[in-house]
Amino acid sequence: MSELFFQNLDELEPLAEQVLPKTVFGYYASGSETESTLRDNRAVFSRYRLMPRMMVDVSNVDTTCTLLGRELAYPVLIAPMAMQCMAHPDGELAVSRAAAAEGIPMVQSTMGTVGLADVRQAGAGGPLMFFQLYVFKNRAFVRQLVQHAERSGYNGLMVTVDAPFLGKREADERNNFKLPDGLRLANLEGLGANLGKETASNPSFNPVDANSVAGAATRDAAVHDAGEGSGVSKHFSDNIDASLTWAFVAWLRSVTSLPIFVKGILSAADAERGVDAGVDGIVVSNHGGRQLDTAPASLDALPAVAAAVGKRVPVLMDGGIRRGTDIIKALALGADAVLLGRPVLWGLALGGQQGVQKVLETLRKELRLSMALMGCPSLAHLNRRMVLVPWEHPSARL
Ligand SMILES: Cc1cc2nc3c(=O)[nH]c(=O)nc-3n(C[C@H](O)[C@H](O)[C@H](O)COP(=O)(O)O)c2cc1C
Ligand SMILES: CCCCCCC(=O)C(=O)O
Repeated sequence: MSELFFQNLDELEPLAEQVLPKTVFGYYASGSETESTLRDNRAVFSRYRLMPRMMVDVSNVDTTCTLLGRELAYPVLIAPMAMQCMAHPDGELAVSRAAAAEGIPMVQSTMGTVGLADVRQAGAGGPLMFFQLYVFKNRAFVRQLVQHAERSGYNGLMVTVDAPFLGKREADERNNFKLPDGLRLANLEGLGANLGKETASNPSFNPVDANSVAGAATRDAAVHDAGEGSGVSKHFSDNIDASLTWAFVAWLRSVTSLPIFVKGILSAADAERGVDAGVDGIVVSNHGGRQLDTAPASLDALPAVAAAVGKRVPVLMDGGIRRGTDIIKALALGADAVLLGRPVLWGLALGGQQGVQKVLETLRKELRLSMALMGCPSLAHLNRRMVLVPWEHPSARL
């Protein structure tokens, strides 16, 4: 790779647009409907101001934190993102290796274009890895997938709860987006298989649903051959269980011993429900502005969720993280760590594993410098008083 030059993560999107096919760039970059939540995820960070402390010894700055008992080099995880081989032939393998090299976790999407075991193996040197779970109507398949992830060495599950259907992504509709020929949703290959034998031992398993997804060939064709609108959207609604409720957590607990995080929480009420249902972690997220348009920016939703959780379980957050100061604001407002989405895909498209590493390194260096300028030699020094919220800050009234 020739040296990939950029100064900050905001510069990456236009660079990636030059190298990616229009359909792929549109799928990666876009949000739903008016994209107002997508924009607000980013804009919100300039509404919050940082208040530094002076005369603190910051000659050494420690960016480490712990999650699930493991040390992370800095409080960032790579967000689950589908279909990474569209960005680069090494896809999820390159991202997994980059995360491990940087000492941070990757969250592997159910909708990966490389099988989950290979992705776990590629990241073997890293601190830990999550498997992001989409819950299919076919519960026997879900059970098999989860147990495959557990056996493959994943350390936790992240169940996405904000996508009973995919949001209305108009770029994908315009571009007739579909999975390019030659790529596959590698984890879904048994989805159409007859796994219905589990019906008797699993009261929540619905054999009607299982039958409705029989015929993997038909379903895979749906991902590749978009008719009207987006093929992935149709594939998703054919297979994902839109009837999911909090009762699912108990069912999942019965089939795995992995910690269970839920991703896509925006309200204090849902955070309470999640903790009551026994989850091991909450991810404040609006799915990068790709699901419900006009949902609140993740950073705006974070303080109330963190207050409701009250440190009973870790709170993670994603949406619009692009700068070291963004991480500081999220942590000061109650997050234990953040997830980074699209810039990872841009780094991947521009330079494979090295490109992703450069993205992560840029963010890590910004975080370290900003911690020093904040008077915070460690993340434990960050606190709520270091962030001026909009209603305390005069410019918010402009
Ligand atoms: C191209 C793309 C694919 C995504 N795929 C998934 C997915 O498979 N599962 C999931 O839970 N979230 C998915 N997300 C949402 C991300 O995990 C994350 O919430 C979001 O991208 C964070 O916002 P950011 O991109 O502004 O950092 C996806 C996001 C993008 C951009
Ligand atoms: C049939 C593949 C659908 C992938 C959806 C992944 C996702 O969550 C996204 O936001 O896009």
